[in-house]
Amino acid sequence: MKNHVEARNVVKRFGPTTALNGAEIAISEGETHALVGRNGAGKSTLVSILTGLQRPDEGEVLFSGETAPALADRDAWRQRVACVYQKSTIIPALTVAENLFLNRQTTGSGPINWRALRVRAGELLETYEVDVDAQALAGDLSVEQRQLVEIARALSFGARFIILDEPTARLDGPAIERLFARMRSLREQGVTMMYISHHLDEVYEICQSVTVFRDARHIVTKTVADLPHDELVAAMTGEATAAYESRSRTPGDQVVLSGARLSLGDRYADVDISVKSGEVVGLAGSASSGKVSLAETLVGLRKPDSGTVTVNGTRVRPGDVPAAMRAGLGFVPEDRHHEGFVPLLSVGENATFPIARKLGRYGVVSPSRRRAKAEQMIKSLDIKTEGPDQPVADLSGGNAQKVVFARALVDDPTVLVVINPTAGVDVKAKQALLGAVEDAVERGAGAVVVSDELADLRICDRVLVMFHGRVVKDMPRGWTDHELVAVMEGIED
Ligand SMILES: Nc1ncnc2c1ncn2[C@@H]1O[C@H](COP(=O)(O)OP(=O)(O)OP(=O)(O)O)[C@@H](O)[C@H]1O
Repeated sequence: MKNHVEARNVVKRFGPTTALNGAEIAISEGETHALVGRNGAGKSTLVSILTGLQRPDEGEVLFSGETAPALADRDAWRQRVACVYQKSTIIPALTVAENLFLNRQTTGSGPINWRALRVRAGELLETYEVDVDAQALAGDLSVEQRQLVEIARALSFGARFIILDEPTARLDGPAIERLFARMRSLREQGVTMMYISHHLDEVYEICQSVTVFRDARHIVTKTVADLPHDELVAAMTGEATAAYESRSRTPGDQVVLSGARLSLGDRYADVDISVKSGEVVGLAGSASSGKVSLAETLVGLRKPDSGTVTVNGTRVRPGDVPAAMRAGLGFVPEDRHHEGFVPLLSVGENATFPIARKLGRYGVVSPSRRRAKAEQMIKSLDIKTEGPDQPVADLSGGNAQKVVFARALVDDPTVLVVINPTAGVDVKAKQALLGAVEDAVERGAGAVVVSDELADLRICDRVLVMFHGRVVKDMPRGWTDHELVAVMEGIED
């Protein structure tokens, strides 16, 4: 079969880091091709080169055997390739129609005809079977709807090659199934796709071939049928990796976190939750279950309409994150780009932020002590960085997530609340992060793990399942995937 897309011998350096070192990929026409690798392996860098956002230092990119357009010729690139990123490129303050026709509102010169634009947008959404109102504000769309708008926009430029960069990271189970159905139908229409994911089961479900990158290099390309799971993981990590075994423990008696009669709008109602020292409590449920809003209330990111939150014996003012942190809370938010880190600050500054108060006298942090603590976190969480002084903005997605994790753990919290803690994190790093939660709990902390990943919930002593804003079941260890999913989807109570 003909190659639709090819990258040959690509080298890309960022200062002292070589992100791609003679890397290559060849994607056949009409296939869905997975690109996998550990955090920092060079996947996103390849995406930026395949979409014409960055120029390789060496090597070349070909589309259907022809040399890629000049970097400045954006239209030519848009006709060849589009990428649906984890982080949206849609502008929230504009309508869907405006987003679809951004920079191409009119065919000639002259004023924009808004009515015509709406009609064209409506037609385009209909053509690609996207059930979204063209006049809706893009900021009001769900992650799923936003991705569909981005795919429709890409196809409307004539692109027959779409890159999906961790598209399922913020979708729940049913939304993932709908995305896969859409991908299958695109494939039937001859669209070629490159699929990046840390969920290896998805690779087997939706892709025909897979390429593995490790340490900036191409390691192997095979059909998925010829590369069993163990061998795939070994190609990614360079070694055989055993599955994570969660540890057993006996929780203490002391309650370290409690929420009583919490209610918030239409998100959740009348929820009680209590976590003991030495205990991990899971929160599971679909996207509309209210689990994330509840966790955000526990850490102070949201203010409930009623109810109380107590952290480590202190009743915390609702909606006050610093107060919760002072009481002994560490947390990993859902959206690391908004609440997780300050991109322009260094790895060290971000990771040690909660202890700024403790490290130095009179509020002044001694740089050497901060550095030592940061280096310790970099080592224990295996963060791939040049060092504590590198800005977090330069890190790969998964490594930035580890910095957020470091911040949550650095002050030995009594209570740890983590929301989708392993999002975007590679198969081996996931184990390190789950291990870090279990370590903290063994030191006496209590933890809440909110996750769409059943593997994350396996470390929990019990899982509270939420459905439409209420806790419907408290499941002790020992559940099967099938049992948990049935309760999450409201099929069984
Ligand atoms: N703008 C930049 N400045 C400095 N270093 C960078 C920059 N962009 C990427 N890097 C470095 O290049 C390497 C490859 O990063 P890349 O984002 O391509 O990894 P990835 O495979 O996409 O990882 P992840 O799975 O975590 O998303 C990393 O070490 C990263 O820190």
